[in-house]
Amino acid sequence: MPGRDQEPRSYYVGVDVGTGSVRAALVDQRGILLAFADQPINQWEPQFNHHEQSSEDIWAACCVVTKQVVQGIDVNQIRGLGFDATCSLVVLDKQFRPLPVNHEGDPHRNIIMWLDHRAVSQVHRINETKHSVLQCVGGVMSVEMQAPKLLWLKENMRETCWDKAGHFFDLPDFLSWKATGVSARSLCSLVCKWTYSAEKGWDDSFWKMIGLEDFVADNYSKIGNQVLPPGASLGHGLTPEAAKDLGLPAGIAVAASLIDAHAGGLGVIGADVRGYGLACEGQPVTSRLAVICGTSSCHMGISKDPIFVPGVWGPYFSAMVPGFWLNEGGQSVTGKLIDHMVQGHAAFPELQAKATARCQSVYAYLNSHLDLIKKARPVGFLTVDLHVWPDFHGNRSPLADLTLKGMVTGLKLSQDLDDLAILYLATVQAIAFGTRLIIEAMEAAGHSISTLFLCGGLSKNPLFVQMHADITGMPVVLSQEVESVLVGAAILGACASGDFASVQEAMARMSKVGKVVLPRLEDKRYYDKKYQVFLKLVEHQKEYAAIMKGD
Ligand SMILES: Nc1ncnc2c1ncn2[C@@H]1O[C@H](COP(=O)(O)OP(=O)(O)O)[C@@H](O)[C@H]1O
Ligand SMILES: O=C(CO)[C@H](O)[C@H](O)COP(=O)(O)O
Repeated sequence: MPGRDQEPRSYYVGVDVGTGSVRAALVDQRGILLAFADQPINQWEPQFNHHEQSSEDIWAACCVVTKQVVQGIDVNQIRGLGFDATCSLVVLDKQFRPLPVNHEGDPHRNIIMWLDHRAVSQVHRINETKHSVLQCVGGVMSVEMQAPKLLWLKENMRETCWDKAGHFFDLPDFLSWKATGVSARSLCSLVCKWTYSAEKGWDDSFWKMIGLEDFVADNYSKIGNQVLPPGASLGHGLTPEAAKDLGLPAGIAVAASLIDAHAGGLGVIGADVRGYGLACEGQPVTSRLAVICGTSSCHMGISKDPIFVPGVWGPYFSAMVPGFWLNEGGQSVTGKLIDHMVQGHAAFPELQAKATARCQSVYAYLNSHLDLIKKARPVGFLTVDLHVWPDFHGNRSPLADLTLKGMVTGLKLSQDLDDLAILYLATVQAIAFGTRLIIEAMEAAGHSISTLFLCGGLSKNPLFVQMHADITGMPVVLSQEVESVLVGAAILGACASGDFASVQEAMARMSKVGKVVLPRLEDKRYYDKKYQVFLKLVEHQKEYAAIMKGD
């Protein structure tokens, strides 16, 4: 009998649409990534807190990268296709053509991105209703969810957008519709971002109460009245038109999609950890927390029974791993914050020139620069008098306060490369302290987490990974495949093809441990003190706001 390695290869294509780029991978049935391609996508910020994209631009990028990863292989071995994407809102008219979401009327910009904060007044009013659906989003709805954005469109673009709109899609569902012509929505997007309940369906009273009774009247046809579990096979598979666009055979299985963070969760959380000496070995999968770190970071914890964590989204049933409840903590900007701090510093041009001369990324250069200046002490100790509060775009979890701002304390007159490197380090540490705060909130509510599984662009940064281990005191597992979000998307394609009986089976076969990073427990006292300062920062920020509000 041939060994596993001689098994005929089945291939799956995963497509991951992040905030900044679209990525595709060709993955085999063992979860090995055989080809990878990526392509940046356009983003518009026509005014502060308005962030828009184009669904046509994104689909075109999906086609470019997919064609690249299947070049030179026998496409008949491709068994399935899976998409994941950010939870952005796509608006189409009744003929499925893009509709502008801006007053300039630019039809290319038909997506209100997840990080768009235009609907502040709308979300405030939604939260004032105290409707029971809010219990399943941590008690407070985020401005980044779809209901406030829909209400904004109705209140601000009634004639040019709202009245003409025929279809509102979450981006992952738009992609599966483009590929198959099937407009069924994934349970993942509807439950996590649209207040749909896996058990009870839509709640008419919520939509009526917030002024969007229109959806109830037409039986939710514009936002989805056919719902499928992630990984379910859609319609008759890939349409001939989409097959031509993507360079794939018509009719291959296409899966109901996932939001990108959830695909990352599938890509990492089910790995076989035997032999690594981890606390989660032999323990239920609920002791693992997947942290997907890209433009934002998402903290995905699962449980057998629903757990209500104030300020943390969920509990959502079967929205990531079937049969499990999901809680999703998050930080709205992490990769974006690091980029912002580094690129905005006076020494950035010098950094760029030096990194280019060494053929390194600016982050690799900064990490080695920190190693040079740390002398005999651990690198993390360079920030003894520099502290950052990272909520430059509000706090998603666990404070659920979009009015919070970023803070830096300990600035000096110097603006040289040392100064930039230390500010970068303090920012990375602040993000890790934010993760610690989220974990503490989840544990206080009933989760029991022992091990972190990191993926996403920031997991390629060894300093970011080590700081997460040191500051949370937990081991961090990195996957064998760096692009684990794409493994998650391919798992969806594999499930849709019928090659695996369940998502759990596909996860166990296709996600694998690559490396374990242990916390430096000898530095714990230092980080505990910095954490105390971290908590004081937000306390003080609230005090400042109260002083300024007073007479
Ligand atoms: N090789 C790298 N080293 C360090 N940081 C990286 C690297 N690649 C990406 N990043 C960081 O990851 C972030 C983007 O992650 P990514 O997962 O690509 O984002 P998204 O899915 O939101 O498009 C960037 O903001 C950057 O800070
Ligand atoms: O809300 C989210 C997931 O529920 C994500 O933050 C959003 O989808 C953006 O992801 P990324 O930072 O990878 O671009």
